[in-house]
Amino acid sequence: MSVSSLSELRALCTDLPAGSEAAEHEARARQDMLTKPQGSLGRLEELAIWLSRWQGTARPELDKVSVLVFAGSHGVTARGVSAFPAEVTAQMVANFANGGAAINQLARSVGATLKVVPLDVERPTADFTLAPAMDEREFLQAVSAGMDAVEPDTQVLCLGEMGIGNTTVAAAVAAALFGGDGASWVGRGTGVDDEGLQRKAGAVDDGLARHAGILGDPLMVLASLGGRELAAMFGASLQARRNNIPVLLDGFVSTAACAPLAQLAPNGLAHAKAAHASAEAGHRRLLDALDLKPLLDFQMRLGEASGACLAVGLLRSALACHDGMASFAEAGVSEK
Ligand SMILES: O=C(O)c1ccc[n+]([C@@H]2O[C@H](COP(=O)([O-])O)[C@@H](O)[C@H]2O)c1
Ligand SMILES: Cc1cc2nc[nH]c2cc1C
Repeated sequence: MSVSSLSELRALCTDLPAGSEAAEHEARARQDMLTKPQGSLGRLEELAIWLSRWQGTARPELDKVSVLVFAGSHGVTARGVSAFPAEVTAQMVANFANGGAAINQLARSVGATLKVVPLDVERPTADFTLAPAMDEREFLQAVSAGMDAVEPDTQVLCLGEMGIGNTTVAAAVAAALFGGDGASWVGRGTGVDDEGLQRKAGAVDDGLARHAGILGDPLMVLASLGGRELAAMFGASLQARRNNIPVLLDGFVSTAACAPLAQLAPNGLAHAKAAHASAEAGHRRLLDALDLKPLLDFQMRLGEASGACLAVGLLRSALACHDGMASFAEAGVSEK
C-alpha cells in the first residue's frame, strides 16, 4: 500500500481495529479450566490470551512467524556518534543475505521466516542536527515500504533493524516524544566511549532545538529526527495492527520507531509486546513511558530483531500449554 500524504497516514493511525474480545474471553476461560491453579503460569497465560485476541481465535497458532529487519543509513553518523563506521550497515545487509548474522541463526532456531529490507542504504538521510532527516515524500516512501513488507497471513511479527548511528536517532525520537534532554536518553549503542556518549547527547539536543516547532507531532518527529528503517518499522507495526497481527518489538530502536503509534491512537500499541529490555540505557525508560513490560532481560543490545526472535520461544511454550493441557474435568483432577 502506498501512503501518499501525511493526512492519509494520520487517518490510518486513528482508525485501528481492537482485536477480538470474544476470542480473548474464550481463551481466558480455557486457561482457567486447565489443570493448574488459576494464574499459576503467570505471564505465559497472558501471552496465550494476547495471541488469542489478536489472531481472533481461542486456539492461536504459530505456524507462520515472520521476522522483518529494515536497514537504513543516517547522516548524523558524520557527528561521530557510533563506535563503527557507517559502511557497516551495507556490509551487514550482505551478511544477512549470506546467512552469517545472529538473526539468521535465531530466526532459523525458532522456525521463523526472515526478510531483510534495505532502504536506500547507499543514500543516508540528512543529518537531523542540520535539516529534517527525511522530507515528507521520503518518509512516506519508507513507511509504505514497511507496510508492504507485512504479509497478511503472518501469525506473529518480529520487528527489528540495522543502521549504524540509529541509537542516536532513536534517542532523539524518544526525547522528542516523551521529553527530557539528550543525555537522559542516549546510551553506548555499539560501544562508544565517554566522549562518544557526549557527542550523542549533543547531537540529540541540537536536533531537538532545530526541530522545536514540530515536537508535538509524532509523525513529523519520526520524519524529522528518525530514519528510513524506523519509518518502515512504524509502517509495519501499523499494517500489522490493521491486519490484527500481534507484534514483538525488539530493542530501543524498534520500540522508539513504533512509539508514535501509541501517541496517535489510544491503545495504539495494544497489539505489541516488548520482547526484551535492551541493555541500551534509554530502553527501560521508554518502555515505562509506553507502559510496556519486557518479556526477557538478556542484556542484549544487538538489534536485528534478535531479542524479538528469542521471545518467540516463550510464545511457543505459552501455546503448548494453552493447547495441550487437559482440563480438570478431562483429567479427573479435583478443583479447589
Ligand atoms: O535496539 C537496540 O536496543 C540496540 C542497542 C544497541 C545497538 N543496536 C544496533 O546497533 C546499531 C546502532 O548502534 P550505534 O552505536 O551505531 O548507534 C544498529 O544497527 C542497531 O541495530 C541496537
Ligand atoms: C557488526 C554489527 C552488527 C550489527 N547488527 C545490528 N547492529 C549491528 C552493528 C554492528 C557493528
